[in-house]
Amino acid sequence: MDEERRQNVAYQYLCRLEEAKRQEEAQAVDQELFTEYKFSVDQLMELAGLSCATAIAKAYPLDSFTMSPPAVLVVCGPGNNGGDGLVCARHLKMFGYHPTVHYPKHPSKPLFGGLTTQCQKMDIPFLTEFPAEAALIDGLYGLVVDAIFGFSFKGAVREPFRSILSTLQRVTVPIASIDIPSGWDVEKGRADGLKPDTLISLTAPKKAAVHFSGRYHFLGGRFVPMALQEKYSLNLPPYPGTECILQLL
Ligand SMILES: NC(=O)C1=CN([C@@H]2O[C@H](COP(=O)(O)OP(=O)(O)OC[C@H]3O[C@@H](n4cnc5c(N)ncnc54)[C@H](OP(=O)(O)O)[C@@H]3O)[C@@H](O)[C@H]2O)[C@H](O)CC1
Ligand SMILES: [K+]
Repeated sequence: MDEERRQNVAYQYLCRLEEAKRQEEAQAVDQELFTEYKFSVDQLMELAGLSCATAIAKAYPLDSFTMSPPAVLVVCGPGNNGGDGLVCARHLKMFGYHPTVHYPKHPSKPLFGGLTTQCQKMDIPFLTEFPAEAALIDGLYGLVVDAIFGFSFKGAVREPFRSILSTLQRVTVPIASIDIPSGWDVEKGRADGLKPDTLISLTAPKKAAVHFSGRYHFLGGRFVPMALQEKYSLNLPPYPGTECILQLL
């Protein structure tokens, strides 16, 4: 398929975002990948995190950073969205960026311990305190990756993430959100919440994606077998060639 036609298909898909997945459907696809298709979480997380780093490198190439080195703050939450963030940080480092991670709530599972060690051994610094002032973040980093909450987020945001999100709402550097802008209702969005510049939807956009008003929207997580895509009527647009991301916007 030629580039123009492919772009057109992606655009048409975006216009039909009412097909986007509801929270329970997204969780059901996820569960079926693990239980029926026997994927392991770390396999899919690696592909998800690699998609995110690839999308970031496309939207914010190294030479677009006005600061040297090209510093990126990756904020990770307590679930698998946070795990995607740790994988993304590792690949960003491989791509030549200088990521710093803030990971305030470490789950005790070996998966997250392993991902943390991998980052530490690659000299990725971990911030113990989150900068209280948005201006500090603006001065030190050229981009923030939001890997705080994904499709299992529910209810009012609890600490420490409430304060973190309130600071992130005031930063002026671009924010790239993994799967869902953190703090948004997975289906209804949140008008007064984060306003990311980039959204990287994993597997399929969730309903809240219709409220995304940033510049770039990517689809990543190219790992859903066709039978599962059909079962859940994902109707995903075709990814170009061998690429792990598709730019929707
Ligand atoms: N198939 C795929 O597309 C894959 C997606 N992946 C990524 O995984 C996330 C979903 O991961 P999950 O672990 O299910 O959930 P979250 O990361 O969204 O977050 C769960 C944790 O968040 C805490 N939480 C929930 N609500 C709140 C709140 N209001 N305030 C504070 N904390 C909250 C929750 O804490 P509890 O104490 O309630 O348990 C959880 O700890 C998906 O979006 C993708 O990014 C995978 O990488 C695999 C493939
Ligand atoms: K997120």
